[in-house]
Amino acid sequence: MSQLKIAIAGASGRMGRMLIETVQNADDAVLAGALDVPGSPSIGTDAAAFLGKPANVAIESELAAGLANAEFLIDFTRPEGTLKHLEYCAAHGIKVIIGTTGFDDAGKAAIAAAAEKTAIVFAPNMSVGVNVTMKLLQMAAKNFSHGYDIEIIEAHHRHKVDAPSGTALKMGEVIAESIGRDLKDVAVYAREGVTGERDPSSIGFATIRGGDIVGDHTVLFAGIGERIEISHKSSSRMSYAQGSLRAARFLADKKTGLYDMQAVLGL
Ligand SMILES: NC(=O)C1=CN([C@@H]2O[C@H](COP(=O)(O)OP(=O)(O)OC[C@H]3O[C@@H](n4cnc5c(N)ncnc54)[C@H](OP(=O)(O)O)[C@@H]3O)[C@@H](O)[C@H]2O)C=CC1
Ligand SMILES: O=C(O)C1=N[C@H](C(=O)O)C[C@H](O)C1
Repeated sequence: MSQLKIAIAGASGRMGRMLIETVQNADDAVLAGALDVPGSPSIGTDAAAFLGKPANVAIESELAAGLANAEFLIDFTRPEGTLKHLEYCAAHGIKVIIGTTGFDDAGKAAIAAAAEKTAIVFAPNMSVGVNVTMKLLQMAAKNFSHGYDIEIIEAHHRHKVDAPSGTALKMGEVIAESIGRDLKDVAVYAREGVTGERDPSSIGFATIRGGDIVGDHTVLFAGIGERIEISHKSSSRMSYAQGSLRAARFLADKKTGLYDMQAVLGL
């Protein structure tokens, strides 16, 4: 069996380390490279040193060195980093799994353009649970489109830099699309002071940041006399890493194209 040669960007980050551990434990994958930002104290150290079992792969800051042996790059970094990595990967036929969140419209357009040159999975949440929850939300939203106020509440650890989470935004898009609204027109991201009554067509977002919360998402459909909540709670980053590995397996026979986790999971 040939092994998937996978490089990891953001190798010393929370997700980077979880991904390295997951690749190291997989029978069908091998760690083929590791990247981090120039100046990071991790540069030059073994990518799996934190596991107590070296991988004989040094963390590099130069893309040519970090990606020399890779067929796939799994990237959970920051939008500016991902876009730089993606340009290199598209030029060198390296397939990319993008978990980074917080892209603006121009960033998303750059990802779509790169998918004409290489194969990409791009999803704000790689877990099976969240992606199945998206399906539940589609069904619920169709039935609660009138008479129920829709609010999305998310909670994450104190280090998260973007808000609302990519997953919350995706949930908003999925819900809006399934009831014929455009999230850009109906999203309410903050409320303060005298806001007036709630617009019934709006989709509200609330963000909580604190401690070590891995990632919680709840969609509330609030009606008169009843309310329905659909929640997903992550207690470990393992599910994101396992999903990313499934995404790499899915891309193995693809040359180009932009895919999401619904496609990977066949949902
Ligand atoms: N799709 C999904 O399933 C999930 C997505 N995420 C997303 O993944 C991203 C990373 O999350 P997390 O691991 O918690 O974050 P961390 O901050 O722990 O890790 C980010 C890593 O990327 C590096 N980095 C920062 N800026 C750049 C850059 N410009 N170029 C290259 N590398 C850079 C950091 O280096 P340094 O520390 O030296 O700055 C660090 O190694 C976030 O966008 C998050 O929302 C997270 C979990 C699941
Ligand atoms: O930053 C995180 O931690 C997470 N980010 C993703 C997001 O923004 O949706 C996915 C998950 O919720 C964890």
